[in-house]
Amino acid sequence: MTKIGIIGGSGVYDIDGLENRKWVAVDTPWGAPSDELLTGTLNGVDMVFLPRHGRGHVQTPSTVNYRANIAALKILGVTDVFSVSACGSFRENMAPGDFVIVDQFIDRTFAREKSFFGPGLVAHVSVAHPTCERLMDAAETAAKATGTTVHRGGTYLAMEGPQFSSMAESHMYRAWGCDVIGMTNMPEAKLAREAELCYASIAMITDYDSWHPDHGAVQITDIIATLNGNSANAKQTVANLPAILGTERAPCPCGCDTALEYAIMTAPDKRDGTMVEKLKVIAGRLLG
Ligand SMILES: CSC[C@H]1O[C@H](OP(=O)(O)O)[C@H](O)[C@@H]1O
Ligand SMILES: Nc1ncnc2[nH]cnc12
Repeated sequence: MTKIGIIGGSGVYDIDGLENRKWVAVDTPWGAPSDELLTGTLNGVDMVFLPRHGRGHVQTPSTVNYRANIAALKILGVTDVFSVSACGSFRENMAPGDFVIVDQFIDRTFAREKSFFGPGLVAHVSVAHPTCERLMDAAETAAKATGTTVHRGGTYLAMEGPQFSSMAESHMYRAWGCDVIGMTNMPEAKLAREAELCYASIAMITDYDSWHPDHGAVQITDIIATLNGNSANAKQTVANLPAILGTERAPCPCGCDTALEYAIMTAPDKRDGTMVEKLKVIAGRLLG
């Protein structure tokens, strides 16, 4: 059965239309997630919403407990995760107000825990294709139905922040072929893959970062103004997802939900018992 998880980014701290709404606290072996999680149903499909920065925007991009957030979604039985994020644009034709269905990432973050695995239980999953085609299809359809301009595919540069890029960095990321920039989708997407959760990212463009000769350097006031103007489209996009995905769920065609099948390297007799117990939360399918 489908259970949709929504990770709401800057400006998205709640979702509309849920029936049987209930905020629930979830503890994980990696600590507390950013906030309680909002559970309910929409169009008969179970949904779970988590505000990435917490209600009231308390967590910075570096202090978000990404492992706890993904583990909490897994614990609640989520199958498919959509991130909704604010981002800057490196492309003239990707304008503020547009949505980008991200399909690739360059991870320049450096102060975050990036894996559930570690000494005593080592695993290597592929993130060559870090986002799920089925969820990208759904996100594209859901976003287009709001009338927003939607770009299918784009490379997201994940920076550490919290400061925005210098102009030199902005030009460098453009030269690297990046399309958008944000501070949060990594390691979130990597961890979703380790947890065998399908993941897609709906990036709402709020600014041209700091490269554009006709636009001043990105300012938080401009971002907030654009976010406020687009939060209705973001919420409507989310509300469109359940009807598109439906309640019945076939195995992921691209294999996100079997990502760990051959990924665990540590020999069974060399595994650390404490690690194995912790990892059962996300890899119980393989660890028993
Ligand atoms: C509010 S501007 C910078 C902030 O917004 C984005 O957050 P999120 O991805 O959670 O929407 C960006 O990554 C920064 O964290
Ligand atoms: N220009 C930008 N850089 C990093 N994160 C952002 N979030 C929104 N706009 C951004």
